[in-house]
Amino acid sequence: MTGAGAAMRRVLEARAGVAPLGEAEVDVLAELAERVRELNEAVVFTGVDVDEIAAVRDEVAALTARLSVVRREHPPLAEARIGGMTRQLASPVSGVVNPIAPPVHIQTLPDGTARAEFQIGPIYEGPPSFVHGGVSAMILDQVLGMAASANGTPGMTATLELRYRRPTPHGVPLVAEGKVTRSEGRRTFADARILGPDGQVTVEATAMFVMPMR
Ligand SMILES: CCCCCCCCCCCCCC(=O)SCCNC(=O)CCNC(=O)[C@H](O)C(C)(C)COP(=O)(O)OP(=O)(O)OC[C@H]1O[C@@H](n2cnc3c(N)ncnc32)[C@H](O)[C@@H]1OP(=O)(O)O
Repeated sequence: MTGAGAAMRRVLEARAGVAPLGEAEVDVLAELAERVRELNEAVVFTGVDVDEIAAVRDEVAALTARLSVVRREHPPLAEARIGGMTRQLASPVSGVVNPIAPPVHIQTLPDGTARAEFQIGPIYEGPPSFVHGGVSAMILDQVLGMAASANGTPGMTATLELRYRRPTPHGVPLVAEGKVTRSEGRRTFADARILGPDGQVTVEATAMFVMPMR
């Protein structure tokens, strides 16, 4: 089987000739994604009657058909911002044009820390009133991966270890932050955590990233 490195290189080559989205297109797609996030929550929480649900179902199907008239082969890319890392528009964690992303806006600070201030909606609930543990893991993986990239040593997540110290509440301001601790050859190690509104750590994570060769 071909390794991850070769597979990613093939996709990157195929995308090389594709023009990145302009700012106006990114902005309008991001607004559409935000409306769809609101729709997602409305679907989960709606209390309207069955006939109204069926009518909305048909309208949504018609809107999906309109968007699908022209379909890109790969998720869109944005023009790189000056001084910033390439934005992952379609990331399921931080992608502004991806409606399944919360989204978590992750910034990289001059000292190499990847940091996000964010809020998670109730549709990401696991235990009643708390964030699903897999969602916390997803956010921490992304923060750790961004820290590895900011360090100049990006890679694939090879290991991800989590400690759930206390439940993470949803619907309140949270912080996620991570930083590289060391790098050896193709391997990069990083630590991250999620902090609740009281500043207490709710989840801790340690990861190893490997830059694939094959
Ligand atoms: C890459 C670019 C990414 C850009 C990111 C933008 C930011 C976005 C952030 C996104 C964040 C989300 C990111 C995601 O979602 S990444 C998606 C989730 N992760 C994966 O799918 C990874 C799947 N695994 C692989 O592709 C390969 O196994 C990798 C690439 C990991 C290594 O396969 P490769 O054939 O290339 O390497 P190697 O086998 O020669 O090993 C090399 C060295 O590493 C050591 N080793 C390997 N694995 C393990 C392990 N599990 N525990 C301990 N050690 C391990 C190994 O002993 C050796 O060490 P040494 O003997 O040399 O001392």
